Amino acid sequence: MNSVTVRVPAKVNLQLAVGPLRDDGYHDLVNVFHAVSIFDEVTATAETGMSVRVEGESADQVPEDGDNLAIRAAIALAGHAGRPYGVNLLIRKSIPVAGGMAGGSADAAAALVACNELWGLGLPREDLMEIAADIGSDVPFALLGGTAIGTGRGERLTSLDVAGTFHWVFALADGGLSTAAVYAECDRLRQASGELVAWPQAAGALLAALREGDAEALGAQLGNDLQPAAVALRGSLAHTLDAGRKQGALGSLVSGSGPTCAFLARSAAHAGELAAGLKDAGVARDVITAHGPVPGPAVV
Ligand SMILES: C[C@@](CO)(OP(=O)(O)O)[C@H](O)COP(=O)(O)OP(=O)(O)OC[C@H]1O[C@@H](n2ccc(N)nc2=O)[C@H](O)[C@@H]1O
Ligand SMILES: Nc1ncnc2c1ncn2[C@@H]1O[C@H](COP(=O)(O)OP(=O)(O)O)[C@@H](O)[C@H]1O
Repeated sequence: MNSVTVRVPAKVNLQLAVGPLRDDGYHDLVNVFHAVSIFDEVTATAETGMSVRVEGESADQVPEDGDNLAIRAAIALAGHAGRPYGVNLLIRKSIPVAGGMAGGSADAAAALVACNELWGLGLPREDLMEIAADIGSDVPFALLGGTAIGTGRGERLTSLDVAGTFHWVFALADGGLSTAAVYAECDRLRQASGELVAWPQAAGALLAALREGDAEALGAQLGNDLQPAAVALRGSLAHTLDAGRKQGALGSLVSGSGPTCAFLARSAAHAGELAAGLKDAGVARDVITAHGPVPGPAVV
C-alpha cells in the first residue's frame, strides 16, 4: 500500500469546567467533547523523510514544518515503532484553524491512524492513545470520536451514551485565538475577581440530556468556563452569541477556547433557518451547519 487517506471530525465542547491552575501549567478539567460533521482529510504517502503540505480553509495559517501537529504525530509514531519510517502528509482542511474546534488535534489523530496503516504497524488504539496524549490534551478524543467526558488535562476519556443526533450551527470568526492565551486570561480574570476556583464537576443534567437525546434540556445545560476569557479577548463574540439567542437557538456558547461560536438547534431544518438568520445578521465570517455525534477518524 502506497497511500492511505483518513477523514477526521472537528469537536465542540458541551461542558468545559476548568479547575485551578496546576504546577505543570495545565488545568484539571471536566471536558465533555462531542465530534461534529466538519471534516479534515489527511493522506499519508510513503516517502523517505517526513514532510507535510496543507490545502483548503485558512491553509496559509497552518505550519508546513515540524510544528505541524500531524507531522509531530507521525514522528512520534515512527519513534514508538523504533524504525526510520518516512511519510508525506497532505492535509485538506475544512475545520476552522485556531477556532476552538481542535483541527490540529484532529489532523494529528488522523496521521496516527493513517501511518499505523501505511507502515503496517497494526498497533492497537490503546497504544495510539498514549502517543496521542503526549502530542496534545485534545488528541486522545480526536482519536476516539463520538461523545466523551475527559478529565485530567482532558486526555482521560470515558465514552458517553447519546440518544439520536443533535443539530448545530457554527459561526466562524475572522482570525483565531491562542488556546494558551485564553487559559491565561481565564486565570487572570479569576485572580482579579478573587473568585474561589472549584474542583470541576460533570453536570448530571447535561449527561441525562445526552442519554435521553433531549435537545431542549441540552441547550439549557451547555457551559464553558473559558467563555468569559474568550469574550474578553474578542469582544465581538458577545454580539455573535446574543444574535444566536435572539434567533431562537436552544443554547449558545463559545466552542472551547474560541473564537468559533456554537448554537444548538431543534432539528436540521431549524439549524438551516438559524444559519440563514445569523448570516443575515452579519455577525460572523461564515456560518455552517453540522450534526453530532459522529465517529472518530476512519480510513476512506
Ligand atoms: C481548550 C480546549 C478544549 O477542548 O481545546 P481548544 O478549544 O483550544 O481546541 C483544550 O483544553 C485544549 O487542548 P489542546 O489544544 O490539545 O491543548 P495543549 O496543546 O495540550 O495545551 C496548550 C496550552 O493550553 C493550556 N491548557 C491546555 C489543556 C489544559 N487542560 N489546561 C491548560 O491550561 C496550557 O497553557 C497549554 O500550554
Ligand atoms: N494540522 C494543523 N492544523 C491546524 N493548526 C495546526 C496544525 N498543526 C499545528 N497547528 C497550529 O495549532 C494552532 C491551533 O490550531 P487548531 O488546532 O486549529 O485550533 P484550536 O486549538 O483552537 O482548536 C494553530 O494556530 C496552528 O498554527
